[in-house]
Amino acid sequence: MAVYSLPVIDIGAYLSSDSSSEQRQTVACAVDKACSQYGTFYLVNHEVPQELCDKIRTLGRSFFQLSMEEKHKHKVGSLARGYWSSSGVLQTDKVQIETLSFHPPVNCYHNGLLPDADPASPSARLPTVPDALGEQDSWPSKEFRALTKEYTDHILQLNERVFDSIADSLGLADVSRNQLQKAVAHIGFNGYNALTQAEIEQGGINLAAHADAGCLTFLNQDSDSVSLQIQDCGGKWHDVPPIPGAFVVNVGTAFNRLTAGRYIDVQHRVVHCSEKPRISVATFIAPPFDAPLDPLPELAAVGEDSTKHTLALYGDIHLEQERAYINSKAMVLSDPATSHV
Ligand SMILES: O=C(O)CCC(=O)C(=O)O
Ligand SMILES: [Fe+2]
Repeated sequence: MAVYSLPVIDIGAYLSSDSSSEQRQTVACAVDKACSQYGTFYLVNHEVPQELCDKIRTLGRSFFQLSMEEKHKHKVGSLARGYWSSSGVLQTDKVQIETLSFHPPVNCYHNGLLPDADPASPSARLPTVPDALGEQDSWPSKEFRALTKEYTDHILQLNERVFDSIADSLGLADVSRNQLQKAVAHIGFNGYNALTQAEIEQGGINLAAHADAGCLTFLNQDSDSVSLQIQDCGGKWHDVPPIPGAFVVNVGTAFNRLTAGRYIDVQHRVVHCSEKPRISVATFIAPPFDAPLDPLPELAAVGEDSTKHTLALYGDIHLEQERAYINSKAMVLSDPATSHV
């Protein structure tokens, strides 16, 4: 079977002020090619301190090691933030995935609610801080919050440069560049308990197949198990083995729409079969909730027909994907993890 090797992009030359324009252009082309051919790539030499990347996973690990009672104190009514856990399709209480998510104060729709939504429905709540129904991020401690902010600030800075490189390679005008750079970050800590082979054969999966909603996701994963999988254009699943120190960067649906289909919003999932639990920290870079997702004018003429999409604003897509994620049992059954190559 052919080895599926994802691009490994060294962004060092793009970040350094000593590089020539040819060196920067080489990086920019590599990013554009990876987003349009795979929808995912490894990013190395990114200048986010390794110690911080390790510490943020340790922080997540220590939270998930708390008692259920303690963790449940951070449950929030909103779909999009707080603590959440799922035992999927298995007929046991074993938690397959648990997440703790935080959102920035994004000014989104008027009064923080989806237009025309029933305000009593949790899915109507958008992650403003606090939103119209008074939901706030629930931080485990001041230290947790401070470290998360330090880490997210680094990722935002790095993302700005990745977006610059994409704008260079796509030849974007200033208006489009500025539109892209208005993106905001939210962060999710994921904890995975290992599944047995028998559980996987029964349809068990830690995180069901999905595409992320935003533009780019920077994924910082434990390096001692091979658990993340991505789907290629032919529908086959492939392992994404961790490269120590590298981020896995995934393209999300907002980028697919903004580039008129040029960038692939990659389907991915997690099947964790190992000795010990796994932690990943995903930083999602996405447009503000009320941003329209019409293709950037530079790509509209050459890309797919955007009128086929019914959801127009980023917030609509975000909430739709959150709902699918929460209801992922159905997706698991229709897409067994045992089919991967
Ligand atoms: O844990 C991983 O490797 C993937 C996490 C993920 O896909 C997500 O949080 O959206
Ligand atoms: Fe994801």
